[in-house]
Amino acid sequence: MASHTGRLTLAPPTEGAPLTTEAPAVRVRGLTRGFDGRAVLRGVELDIARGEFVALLGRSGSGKSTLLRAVAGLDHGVAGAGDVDTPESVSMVFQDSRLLPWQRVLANVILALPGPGARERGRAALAEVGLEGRERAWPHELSGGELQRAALARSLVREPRLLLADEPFGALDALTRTRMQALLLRLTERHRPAVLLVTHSVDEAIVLADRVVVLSEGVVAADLRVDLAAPREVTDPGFAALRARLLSLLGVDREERATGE
Ligand SMILES: Nc1ncnc2c1ncn2[C@@H]1O[C@H](COP(=O)(O)OP(=O)(O)OP(=O)(O)O)[C@@H](O)[C@H]1O
Repeated sequence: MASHTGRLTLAPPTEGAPLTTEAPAVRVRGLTRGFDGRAVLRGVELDIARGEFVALLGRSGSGKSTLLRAVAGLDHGVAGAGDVDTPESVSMVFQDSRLLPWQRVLANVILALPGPGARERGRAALAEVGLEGRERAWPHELSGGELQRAALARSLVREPRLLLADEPFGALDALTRTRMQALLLRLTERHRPAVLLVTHSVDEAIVLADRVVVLSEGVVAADLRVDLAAPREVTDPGFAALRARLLSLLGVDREERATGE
């Protein structure tokens, strides 16, 4: 495990913690972060088991990206304390693909994959995300959905133990987003990384995650296991009940729901 701020002793399981005695892939303890003297995270506690998919919800500005960056170890210089343990191999995907515009798609996918066999693995990863035949395309020749497919291929080609995703489908149209969710589900079921996905969409969280964590007032305010059979349908009464509970935890009232906020 990589430890950003020191080793930890095993703590007793917290509510909603993974149902396993195996050491978790991610362990966050007492995490605080703040900007300009204002606390954003005030003692976040979070475990993610190996291969577990956790979605992170919270109102805008609640600190979801701040938490994700802290888990990624990408927040040097930000004031705070606490302990974060993660696996050594971590990949991250963002709302934009972050492909290098001057490299072809295949070269982008294998950028962080040195050694013999990289091109073959890159080709296989592109085929897995449905981009067979687009290896020599330039990023500007791909659609928004295709760019995110390439970003997923690039993040999974290294077989990371942890995938961090910050609103990866936030800029896509509804139909493309639904298809990308199905793709992400297939990919994570096959490769089994632990996943921490930041999303604004309650439905996306319920469709994809094993657990949904709600961040509020700088702490984990709720940690709910999603016990719904696959494929998860929005028409399922269990789905609707969980959605209502999460919306209420997020403080979204009936009027806002009616207007689609
Ligand atoms: N680099 C920074 N400098 C100053 N303030 C910051 C910085 N990064 C984040 N913040 C502040 O910290 C708070 C949490 O931001 P963060 O981006 O983590 O929230 P979020 O839950 O991801 O929001 P959103 O859902 O709108 O993306 C916000 O008030 C934001 O303005």
